[in-house]
Amino acid sequence: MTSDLISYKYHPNKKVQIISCPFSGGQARGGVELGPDHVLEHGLEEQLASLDWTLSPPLSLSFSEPASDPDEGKLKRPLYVGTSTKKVADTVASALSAGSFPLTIGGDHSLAIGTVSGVFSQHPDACLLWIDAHADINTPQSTPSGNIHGCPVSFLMGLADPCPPQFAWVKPYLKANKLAYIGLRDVDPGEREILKQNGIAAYSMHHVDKYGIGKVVEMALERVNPGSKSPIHLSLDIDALDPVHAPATGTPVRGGLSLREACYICEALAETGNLVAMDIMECNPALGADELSVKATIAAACSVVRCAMGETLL
Ligand SMILES: NC(=[NH2+])NCCC[C@H](N)C(=O)O
Ligand SMILES: [Mn+2]
Ligand SMILES: [Mn+2]
Repeated sequence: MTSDLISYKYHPNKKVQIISCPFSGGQARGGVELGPDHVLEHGLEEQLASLDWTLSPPLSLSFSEPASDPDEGKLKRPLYVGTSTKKVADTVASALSAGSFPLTIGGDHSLAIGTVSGVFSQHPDACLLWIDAHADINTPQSTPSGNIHGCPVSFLMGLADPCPPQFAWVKPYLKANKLAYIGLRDVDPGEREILKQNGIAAYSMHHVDKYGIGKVVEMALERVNPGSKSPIHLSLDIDALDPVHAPATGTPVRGGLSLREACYICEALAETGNLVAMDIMECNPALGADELSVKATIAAACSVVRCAMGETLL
């Protein structure tokens, strides 16, 4: 492992704050709250240290489910998700203001309501790369499932109208021209409409096949970060990877990114020098068919994180 070639413009001292978020309230499947411990047990801290990052002890947030949390329209567990993601937002913001790179380990992807809010509160000019099989941009009206992990992007953009009261604290920092997706292959009808109407840069697996991953990352960055001026927040849902590489996740979708394509995305973003924060979400160790599939998923998660944090092949 080397890290000589990559420098981090916003984190020249290479301090990283791992933020463990054992949270599963944004969806129905138990086990995703075990993700952070599995990732840490796989040796992620040592791996980052060997890439010359200085680590503070990981912060492990605790989340407690309220006794009463009635649905808000179709949305399930709105209060639990709203208060938990607020806590994440505050933690990510203070890590950044203390000069550390926030690396948030989920937990389900509703947590990104917190991570993105925290990052944009410190870097309002940031752009967001969302690597996922899903667009996670359903509104409270369009959600087919009521699971808030399918909605975070709409809250971050202020598309939820009216905004559910549990998310009144979320500022609509995220503008359509600062968001790009890579890896999409399971987008709900309402989400397609939203992507189209807002002119959001969305690269599906079709585009990855057509242009190759190198060109896709280049096009995505050109759309959201022309001139390479903005800090970049990378939010990576492990289900972006093909289930062959990451089977232990709640909503797997066939036909995904190869491990190398996912690693390439992270390497290319690292190479820009503009990364300010990363999320790695949706590893669910309770869902692998066997221990090997869980191991493969966790190993894949650690691999993509290392690539974003400066690991290079040569
Ligand atoms: N973060 C995720 N894995 N999201 C899956 C979302 C699935 C579906 N689009 C929904 O809104 O329910
Ligand atoms: Mn997903
Ligand atoms: Mn997701």
